[in-house]
Amino acid sequence: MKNLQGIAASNGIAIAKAYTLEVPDLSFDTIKIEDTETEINRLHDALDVSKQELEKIKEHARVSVGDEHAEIFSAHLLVLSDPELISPMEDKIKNEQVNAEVALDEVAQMFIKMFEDMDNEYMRERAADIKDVTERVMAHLLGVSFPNPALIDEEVIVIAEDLTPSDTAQLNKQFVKGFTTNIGGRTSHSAIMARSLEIPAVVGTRTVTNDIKDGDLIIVDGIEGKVFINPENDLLAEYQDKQADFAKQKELWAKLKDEPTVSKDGVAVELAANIGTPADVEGVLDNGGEAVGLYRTEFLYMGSNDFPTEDEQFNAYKSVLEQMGDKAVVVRTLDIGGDKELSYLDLPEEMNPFLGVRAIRLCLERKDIFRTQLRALLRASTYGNLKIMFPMIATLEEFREAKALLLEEKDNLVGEGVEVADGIEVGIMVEIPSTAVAARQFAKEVDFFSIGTNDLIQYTMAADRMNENVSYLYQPYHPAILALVNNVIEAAHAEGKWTGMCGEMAGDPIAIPILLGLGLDEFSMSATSILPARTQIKELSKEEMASYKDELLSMSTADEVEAFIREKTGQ
Ligand SMILES: C=C(OP(=O)(O)O)C(=O)O
Ligand SMILES: [Mg+2]
Repeated sequence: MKNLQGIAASNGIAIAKAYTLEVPDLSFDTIKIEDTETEINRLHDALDVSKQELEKIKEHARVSVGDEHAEIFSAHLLVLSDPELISPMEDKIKNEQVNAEVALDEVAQMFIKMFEDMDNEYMRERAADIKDVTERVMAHLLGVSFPNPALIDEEVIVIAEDLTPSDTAQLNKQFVKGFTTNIGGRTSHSAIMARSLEIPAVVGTRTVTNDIKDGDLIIVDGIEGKVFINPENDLLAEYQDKQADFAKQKELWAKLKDEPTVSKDGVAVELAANIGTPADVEGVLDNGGEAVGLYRTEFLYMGSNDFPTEDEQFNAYKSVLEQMGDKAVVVRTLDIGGDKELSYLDLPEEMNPFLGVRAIRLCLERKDIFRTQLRALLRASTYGNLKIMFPMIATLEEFREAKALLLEEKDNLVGEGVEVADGIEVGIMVEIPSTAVAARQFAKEVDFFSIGTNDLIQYTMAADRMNENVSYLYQPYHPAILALVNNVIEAAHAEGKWTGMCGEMAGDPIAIPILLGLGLDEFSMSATSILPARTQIKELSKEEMASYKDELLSMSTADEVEAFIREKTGQ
């Protein structure tokens, strides 16, 4: 047995066989072929099996993540049937008497290079499609298995270097019981997706893909961040018990599903959820969410092979608003850049993409993209309780410009006779330290703040949130972070505005008592954290926590803060 320590990314315990998502070794030899007819048939057999697989994957994606995300697989299927690609392969086998692997590789490489060199985003994307499809066909020619996350049909734990949001979206919760990766931290997007799928996960193990092979029996302990490979019977039994305890604990939490969130001394706060897609709303309601505090709309743009149209966006936003009824839905406008890329948007290479043209900076540069989203949001606004939030705001000018565009699009729509809700609140994410410091100036103009601690901590501590080697610096209770959070809450309250928090800190059991004491109004977290948080807040006195405020804010280290909270709350 071997065990690994990683970062606990999504609660719960999973026990199942390993399924590795690594692309296999696809190297091959060049062979002289006498019977070229049979070799061409072999090529066609590999193409056919690949097509059948892709049809199934496409159907699965259509059901689980929607038509627009499934379209990428239609593009892959087109490649597999394209005579301009297949005929030169056949000719090569016939005329040069080479094996199908050589023909596939040489022709594909030629097209990939040709498309990559074109000065056109759409064509460069075709290069990526050909590359993807060629790997699949090559694996079939070589008789090696190719990972198909969407086709998993038995209970497994997925093992990968990292999972992209589109990989994660393909995972079927019924069969994928957990996952573990080499890289990533608690706030990397694979971890965030794992929590919205309610799949236990451990990320940042550094070596899991080397330590585990397909079929090994794995325990993923998403509570403690541990992974056990081929555990002995005693340990297996212990974890089966822990799994059962966790299920019982969940049943207890579920009893609070329809209760308000009120502290022991009778103060109400709002417990909201972070979502990435309309499909996540079901989990929010099942877990007793009182609002959506952060709808990360970029997931609508990722995994699709072109910009979602105004109508596609309208439908997604309307669906979330309708499902939530009169409960608030804070929709964050597009936050692309950093670790979130769009295959169809050609962003210039940057030395520091997290400090580059991301989020609102990109939207103000590409106003066409931004206006489409604003129109879709405004059109959807009459279907529920919409609030709009801009990400990565660093200056008041950015906020003013973004808001002016929103108002302009509102006027345009009204001029076109489209109904738009009145009095939509417009707020900002506070995730850049300068904004947290200057919160007083911002509070005069915005309707609300939502503190994005995932980025706020990364930028304040100068520690990449994706990098497990500096994850020790991800310190939510660091004196600097507590001072910034307090400053934002005080600034908002001084202007009669509310402050939420939608970074992962909002669902952290050590942070919750501190934030309650500092006066945070809304806590937005992964849906699965809501009921444990409600249970905890019911046992806390806000007045008592507020009485510790000065002492907490003057502490020197995060450890000191944590020890103090543990002592006071018995954790
Ligand atoms: C909620 C946040 O945004 P994201 O995690 O999407 O960057 C944050 O930065 O805290
Ligand atoms: Mg952020």
